[in-house]
Amino acid sequence: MRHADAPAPGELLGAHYGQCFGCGGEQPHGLHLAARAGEGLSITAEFTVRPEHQGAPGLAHGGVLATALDETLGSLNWLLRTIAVTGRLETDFVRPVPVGTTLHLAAEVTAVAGRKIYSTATGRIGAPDGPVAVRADALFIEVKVDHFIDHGREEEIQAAMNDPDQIRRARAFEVNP
Ligand SMILES: CCCCCCCCCC(=O)SCCNC(=O)CCNC(=O)[C@H](O)C(C)(C)COP(=O)(O)OP(=O)(O)OC[C@H]1O[C@@H](n2cnc3c(N)ncnc32)[C@H](O)[C@@H]1OP(=O)(O)O
Repeated sequence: MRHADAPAPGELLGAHYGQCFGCGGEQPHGLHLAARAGEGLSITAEFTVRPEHQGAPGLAHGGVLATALDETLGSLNWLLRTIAVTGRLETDFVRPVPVGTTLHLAAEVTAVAGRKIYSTATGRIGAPDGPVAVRADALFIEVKVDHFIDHGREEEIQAAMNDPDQIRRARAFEVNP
């Protein structure tokens, strides 16, 4: 079920953590992916492939495209208000994606069973109804916030906890992979 406190349909979610490679504004080489809440348990997102995202000359690296899918699928956590991490991410690369392309992503939750959240996503070239370039099916596993405290590096955890911006500090730990 969509959580009662989930962001409204159409609302931009913003970065959950400034240093996130997927969405963080403070990561110069990151994807700067922008996700927006959709209806029900769905999310849309966009990211533009830049030269620093290349694998082959002029083409996006497959791992970068998988990151875009992972980030979009992870953003579904905001709608469930559940802390969850990627356990499994199965990706189909259907078309090459040239540098300069804006990838339009759409993701939705397909099932929830206990701690397991199943979801699916597509990435389309140039427009929300453009040709499909990538697809993914994912399994996210719900975890406690302790997951990040126990496994994260002290330096970054302390920096996030000491962030003078109260909203950023809360977002980094509220619903965060
Ligand atoms: C909202 C903010 C926006 C967020 C966007 C960011 C998106 C980016 C998200 C990420 O990339 S997160 C980073 C990448 N992922 C990780 O680092 C996770 C590393 N893995 C782990 O920490 C643990 O393996 C994990 C917490 C996922 C599971 O360990 P647990 O010991 O808590 O669970 P357990 O092994 O007991 O498994 C729980 C259930 O999940 C199932 N499961 C776990 N991993 C699985 C797997 N890989 N494949 C299939 N099933 C899996 C497992 O079989 C079991 O099913 P049952 O309940 O039916 O028995």
